[in-house]
Amino acid sequence: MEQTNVLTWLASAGGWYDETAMGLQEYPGMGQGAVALRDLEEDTLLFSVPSSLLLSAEHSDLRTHLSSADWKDLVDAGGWTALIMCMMWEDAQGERSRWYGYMRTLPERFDTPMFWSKDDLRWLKGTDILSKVGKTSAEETYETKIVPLLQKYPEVFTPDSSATHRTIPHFSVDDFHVQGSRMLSRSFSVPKETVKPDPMGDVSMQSAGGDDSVDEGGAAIDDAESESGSATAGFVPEQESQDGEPNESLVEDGNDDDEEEEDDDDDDDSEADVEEEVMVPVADILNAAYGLDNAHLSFDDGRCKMITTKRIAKGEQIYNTYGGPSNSYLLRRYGHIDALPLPSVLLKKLSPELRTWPYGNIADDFEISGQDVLEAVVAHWKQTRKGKVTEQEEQAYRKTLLERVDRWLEASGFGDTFVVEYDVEEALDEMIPFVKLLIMDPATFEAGRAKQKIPKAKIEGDDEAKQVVSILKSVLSTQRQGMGAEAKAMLSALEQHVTEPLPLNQYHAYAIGAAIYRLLYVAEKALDEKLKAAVKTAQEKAKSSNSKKRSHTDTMGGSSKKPKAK
Ligand SMILES: C[S@@+](CC[C@H](N)C(=O)[O-])C[C@H]1O[C@@H](n2cnc3c(N)ncnc32)[C@H](O)[C@@H]1O
Repeated sequence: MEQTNVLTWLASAGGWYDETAMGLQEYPGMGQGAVALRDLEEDTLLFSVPSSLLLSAEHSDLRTHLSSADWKDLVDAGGWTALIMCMMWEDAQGERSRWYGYMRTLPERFDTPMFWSKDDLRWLKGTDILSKVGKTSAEETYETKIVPLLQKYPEVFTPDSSATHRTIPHFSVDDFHVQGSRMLSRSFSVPKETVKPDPMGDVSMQSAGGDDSVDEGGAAIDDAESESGSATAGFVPEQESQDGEPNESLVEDGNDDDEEEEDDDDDDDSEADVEEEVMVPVADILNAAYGLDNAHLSFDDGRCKMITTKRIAKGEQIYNTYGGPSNSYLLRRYGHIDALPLPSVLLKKLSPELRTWPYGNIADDFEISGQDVLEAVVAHWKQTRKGKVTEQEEQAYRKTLLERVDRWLEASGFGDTFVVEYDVEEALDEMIPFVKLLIMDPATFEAGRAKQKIPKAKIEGDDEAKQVVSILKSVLSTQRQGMGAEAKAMLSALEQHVTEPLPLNQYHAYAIGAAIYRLLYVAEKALDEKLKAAVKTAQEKAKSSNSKKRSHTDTMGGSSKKPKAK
């Protein structure tokens, strides 16, 4: 791929950058990144991108070449389909595109699982990544939304003769994946008003980079941030797979995208209504790593400004933040992971085996589906009946459970996917009441329904605690059994990775697998603690009620001895 310097392009296109402050450099394993060319104070403006250079569906001229009905269909196709289509079109415009100098610097290959071979995907067995890659649904979107437009407007979608900077054919399904991946790994979520103003408005260099605005910038930018409510300008973590759909909470089959989107549309305050996904040239050249961010993108006056948030010494890398997500999210969306030394307080909680490769990402997590919990409840129920259950009885029981899941979704304020993090309490606070609701006797369930209540997260009483903990531990154990390799194999391969590097995809998958084993361990320990505490409380309660009974009998002149049978 031909490399042009995106900074030079920015300056020539009406943006501004401080050429004394920031340069570009290759970083091993990261691609390009930004480097401080001199010691930088906090609050230094590094560059400024005018609104007109934000590449969004709103700003691209593609809309002017389609009928308004076709444009509306494209936008209504959901999420990011319109943006991806615009990116394909702008790329094919070659020199005629406003973003030519930017587009030609963007990557064509990615390390995200979307591009892994079938063999490599096997490394991810047991993680929740496989179900979220979204390749099939992206291809369906391509076939149903993109291909009809390509056929209807052949002239609009003929690449310009100057668009020779690409190896992948323009407008092909591979192009759709490439632009989708560019979007996933580099886009920003910005307040809609940022892209609404006339894109051909004031883009003069002075207005983009005037130093006057820099000194006051801090305050003005803070204001802009608090008004927008979300102008962190990080790569917004809520959005997911490449099929043009945000993947927020999981609905039963996990594929009901249309339904989810209709829900989004109905919600006036939804993020989709106030935020727009855009490409912010140059801002997307910054890498990120957990806790290392030292610069931040803000929106002020219709311009995006990258400003340092700390002092940065000459020669150091300038990092943005991607929001500090888990490795499984990073891999899915960006194709890399953070493997940093884990804090000793966490390592101490782990078994010696799980500490052998002491790296990872403290934001790591894994998901447990409500369906897995439900299956464990069914297995537990069968066990209590010693397996003597007819198919009909099982069906009837499952039906009852599904009604309870509905009740949970209505009344709990939680979803039916549970995210287990190192701070495991939050997940347990959701999973425990969920299990309690599923296993409670019908009368208690009906009474709770009448009072609009769901069970508390605390497990009380010996028997309840034992049942809940046993069910949840079996969920964890199923997760463990579903992993592609044993913890020991993963961790020793990771340990040796320094001297005998694993293939990159395997390394990424194993680091994520190791984190799942660690999270399972932490969750199991927490459940054991809860069980211990519940049993102890139950015993103490029983003791105190016995002694109350005894003292009552004593004061009534009775005896604690069993009366002799007459
Ligand atoms: C926003 S772009 C940053 C610019 C990119 N390095 C480039 O050369 O164009 C995000 C991509 O940079 C890479 N990247 C960012 N941070 C990284 C990190 N901490 N470790 C490895 N790769 C990283 C990943 O490939 C990611 O998809």
